Formats: sequence, structure tokens, C-alpha cells
Amino acid sequence: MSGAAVQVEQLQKTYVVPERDAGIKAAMMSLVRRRTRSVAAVREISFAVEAGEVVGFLGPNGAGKTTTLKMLAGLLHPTSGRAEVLGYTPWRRDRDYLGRMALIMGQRSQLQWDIPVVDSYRLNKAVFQIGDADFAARLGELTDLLELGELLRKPARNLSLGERMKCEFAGSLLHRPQVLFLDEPTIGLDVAMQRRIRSFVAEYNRRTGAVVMLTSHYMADVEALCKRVIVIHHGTLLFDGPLTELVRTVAPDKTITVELSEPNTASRAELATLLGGRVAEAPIEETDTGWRVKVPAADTPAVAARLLTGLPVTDVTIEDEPIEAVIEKVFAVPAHDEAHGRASDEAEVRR
Ligand SMILES: Nc1ncnc2c1ncn2[C@@H]1O[C@H](COP(=O)(O)OP(=O)(O)OP(=O)(O)O)[C@@H](O)[C@H]1O
Repeated sequence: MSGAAVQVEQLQKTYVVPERDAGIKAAMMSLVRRRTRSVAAVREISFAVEAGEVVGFLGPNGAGKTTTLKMLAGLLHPTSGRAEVLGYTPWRRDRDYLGRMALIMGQRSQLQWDIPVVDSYRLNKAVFQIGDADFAARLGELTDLLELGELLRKPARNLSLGERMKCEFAGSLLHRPQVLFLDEPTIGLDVAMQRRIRSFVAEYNRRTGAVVMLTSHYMADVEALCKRVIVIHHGTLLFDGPLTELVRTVAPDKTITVELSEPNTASRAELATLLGGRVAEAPIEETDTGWRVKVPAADTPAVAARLLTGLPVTDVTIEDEPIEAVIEKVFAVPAHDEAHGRASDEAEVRR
């Protein structure tokens, strides 16, 4: 495999789940003949992440994101395929590997519920064999960065969700992992706390050069942190590249809004003429104070210039399609993955 920090090749995970119809007869039958169903959660995905990169791992519910992160964190064995993280095969659970990565899940606490947070940290200190001086220095740094202060003395069960997440981060980073897998780290947090966690992740990446792979349903997280995104859907990799390229490909238009000193001085037909050429076919919408038009991104400067010279414009704004809308379009691909000749997500198997 190459020297990338994370290298994934043809990774697959199929869960086999028992299946039974309702009723006593079905329960009896299942004793002699077990019926199972296989769920293809991750299908032959391949990608590589270089040291220092922050990559957004996107997909709708059930796409296979958590399953992939769990394999990379060594919590699950794949059905087939290969992965190396920092040169280790994660599911061999090499002690050195576990000491160099962290998986933080927004919906699962890794802190001991009933003891003060700092005592949970002391347990981590022992597990990861962190020296006294390193522990004190790192805890001091993380306490400052995340403003933990008094929280360290409280049991985790007494913390608010946002406070707990800050403490989860600090606890998971005391051993200075070089790879961070973050699964919905801001889920359920208020906007201010989301921003706090986001800037903390960016700062940790900047200070340590750690690789970060992040799943989030909040596009603000992705926009703020990830230049590159990997999109999976139905377990299949749909896109891997710069976020800007994804936006350009899926939403190639920009919206220009002009406010006029004398609203509606230009008729729709006049405006269309002013826009000219194929731009004239773009959707034109009348607003209370002027017009809003959608134009191909490449034509934006020329169109804006024509509007500015041809109309009594008092204000002009040019916007990309909101990232949420872009991602929604990406996810709107059909459930059936014809390109791979698969008829369905789930195949029946009997034994
Ligand atoms: N332990 C399991 N046993 C059986 N099926 C599972 C198991 N875990 C996940 N799945 C199934 O595998 C598929 C992928 O699930 P996964 O949790 O990886 O998706 P996800 O992209 O993380 O979704 P979400 O955004 O909802 O967390 C889904 O169809 C899910 O129902």
C-alpha cells in the first residue's frame, strides 16, 4: 500500500442479520431453519487520505459512514478489502495503533458516567501510559482551549450535552492521536457550541497535523473544516474531491440579486434582453425591491456588469447555492445502483 496516512482499498462490510416473521409459528420455525438477511453497508470503497488532511465523510442516513469509521478505528472487521491507517491494519487492534488514533462519537460517551471528568482522564492516562509531565501539559492546554475549568470536577452525568462533548474531546485527545475519526461530533449542540467544537478541531489539526475524518449532518461543520469531501450513498463511493468541485458540478449556477432605486422599472422581457443569450433562459424572479436571476457561474461577472450598467441598481449580491441544497441534490441519486449491476441494497440468504 502507498504511504498515505489512511489507505482504503475495496473495503466491504456486509452485516448478516436474523430475520423472522411475527407470530408463534414463525418463532418455532426459526428454531429449525434460521433465516438471515444480509445488509451490504459498505461496498468496495477505496480512498486515501494524506497526513494533515481534514476530510468530510458525507452521506444520508444509513449510507455506511459509521460502519466505515468503525472499521478504520478497529471496532469492526470488514467482510473483505484492505485498510491501513498509519501503516497499521486497524482491526488487528495493535496497541501502538490504538495509542495513535481516536474515535469520537457524538452519540456515545466514552467518559465514566459517575466519577469526576478528571478521574476519567486519569484512567486514560493509565491506559495510554501517558507520563505525568505530558499529562499535565496536555490537560492544561486542552483545558484552556476548550475552557473546561470547573467542568473537570463534575461527574459526566451532571454535564450538559455541549459541556460533555467538550470533555469527550479533551479525554480522547490526551494521548495526542495522529488520526481522529469524528462521527457526528456536534450533533444536538446549539449553534454556538457547534462553532466552538469546530474551531477546536481546526486548531487541533493545525497544532498537531493530525488527519481528521469527520461525518456531520451540519453542513456548516463541513464548510468550515473540510476542503475535501468523500460522499457515500448506499455503501458506494459517489464523489471524492474538493468541496468546491462538488458544488460546481452539482450546482453550477449562482444567484444574482439586484435591488433597484425604482423597483420594477424594467419589465421581465427587458430584463431578459439585458441578460442576453442563454442567460436569458435562466430563472428570473421578481422581488419586492428588484430582481433575482440564476446564471451559470462562469457568466456571473458579465451578467452582473450588464445589470449594473443597464438598471438603476442600489445593491447587488451574488450567492452560491446553499451547501445543504447541493448535498440534498447529491443524495437524491436512485436507491438502485445500476452502475454496479446491483438490484437491491439487501439480498436474502438462507442457511
Ligand atoms: N450492527 C448492525 N447490524 C446490521 N445492520 C447494520 C448494523 N449497523 C448498521 N447497519 C446497517 O448498515 C447500513 C449502514 O449503516 P451506518 O450506520 O454505517 O450508516 P451511516 O451512514 O452512519 O448512517 P447515519 O447517518 O444514520 O448514522 C444501514 O442500512 C444500517 O441499517
